[in-house]
Amino acid sequence: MKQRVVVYKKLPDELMQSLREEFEVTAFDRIDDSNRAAFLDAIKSAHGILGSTIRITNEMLDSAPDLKIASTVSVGVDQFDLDYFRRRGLMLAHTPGVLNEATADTIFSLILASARRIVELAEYVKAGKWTGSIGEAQFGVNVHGKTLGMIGMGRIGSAVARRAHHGFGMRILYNNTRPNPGAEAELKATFLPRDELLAQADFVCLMLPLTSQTEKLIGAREFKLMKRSAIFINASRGRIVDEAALIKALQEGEIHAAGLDVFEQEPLPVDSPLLQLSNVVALPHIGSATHETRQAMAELAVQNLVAGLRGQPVPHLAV
Ligand SMILES: NC(=O)C1=CN([C@@H]2O[C@H](COP(=O)(O)OP(=O)(O)OC[C@H]3O[C@@H](n4cnc5c(N)ncnc54)[C@H](O)[C@@H]3O)[C@@H](O)[C@H]2O)C=CC1
Ligand SMILES: O=C(O)C(=O)CO
Repeated sequence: MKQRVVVYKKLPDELMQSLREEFEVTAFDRIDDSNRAAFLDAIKSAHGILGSTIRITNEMLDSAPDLKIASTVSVGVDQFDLDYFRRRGLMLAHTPGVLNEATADTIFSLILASARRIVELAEYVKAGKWTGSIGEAQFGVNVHGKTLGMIGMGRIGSAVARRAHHGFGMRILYNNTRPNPGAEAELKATFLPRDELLAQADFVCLMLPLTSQTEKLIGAREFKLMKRSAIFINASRGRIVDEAALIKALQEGEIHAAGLDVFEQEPLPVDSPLLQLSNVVALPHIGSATHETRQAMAELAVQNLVAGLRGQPVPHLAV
């Protein structure tokens, strides 16, 4: 009898086809109110599940006695309770590495867009307000030669710092769970305690996972430590930041601007004060969202799932 798989994200046709050849597949392009009950029902008999975005609760997993592996189409695994997986001996696979460069490109777009006010000034042109040569009121600030403070110097943080060092002649400061000798050698990056990094950086950029230790790591106290000219960039997870404190820091001029790809609540509510601030660039969680990278992530997630269900070594296990 074929093992049963539940896919809860739209996958490229050829990957769905290959899964259907080997497994009995129940597929949902996305989960919403119209199909949530059917999804919860399908999970109950699944041996493997594959998807992204939605939170997979322990209650859902409890209902699936045959489950062996969950394969997420993301590098982040904060939508799962990792301790539950360990306790139950379940495998949790993810997609590190293949999205480093696309995500670092997004982060650099946020750095440039925030510093040079790209979104605000593009809207100014479209609104027909460009009626004479621009003046100081529209000037931005330099990126090249400035100091980048990376909090989280792992796979993606290093890819961001490489762009900053080699492409923009930036000085790199970083804080990480442990020193990163590769970044120190290649990028002349300097490890600093978090508070010192916050005080010295022109651009403070978060690139670390959301865990119980990193939730609300950056709040009112940390924004006060930053320079008033600092630009804050977050494309890791919204809940690493106290969003109310970020809004206050921006409104009160404690920091200069922010570039954000992630938010406490996603999609960002339309009445969020962040959307009223001209010094905020807000993106809809597009870090890895290129055709090539999403294809590579989907392929890796399928490889992980198939290996797990065949009893072979899984290329990328988070647990
Ligand atoms: N916006 C988006 O679309 C994307 C967001 N992400 C997010 O980025 C995160 C990082 O991804 P990778 O670079 O692949 O992970 P990684 O594991 O290679 O790097 C994370 C780094 O954060 C450091 N870290 C952990 N806790 C820390 C703390 N309290 N203080 C300082 N450093 C700490 C670790 O030492 C590690 O070097 C993911 O977990 C995910 O949440 C990843 C891809 C795309
Ligand atoms: O991979 C992740 O963790 C994302 O946030 C989206 O690519």
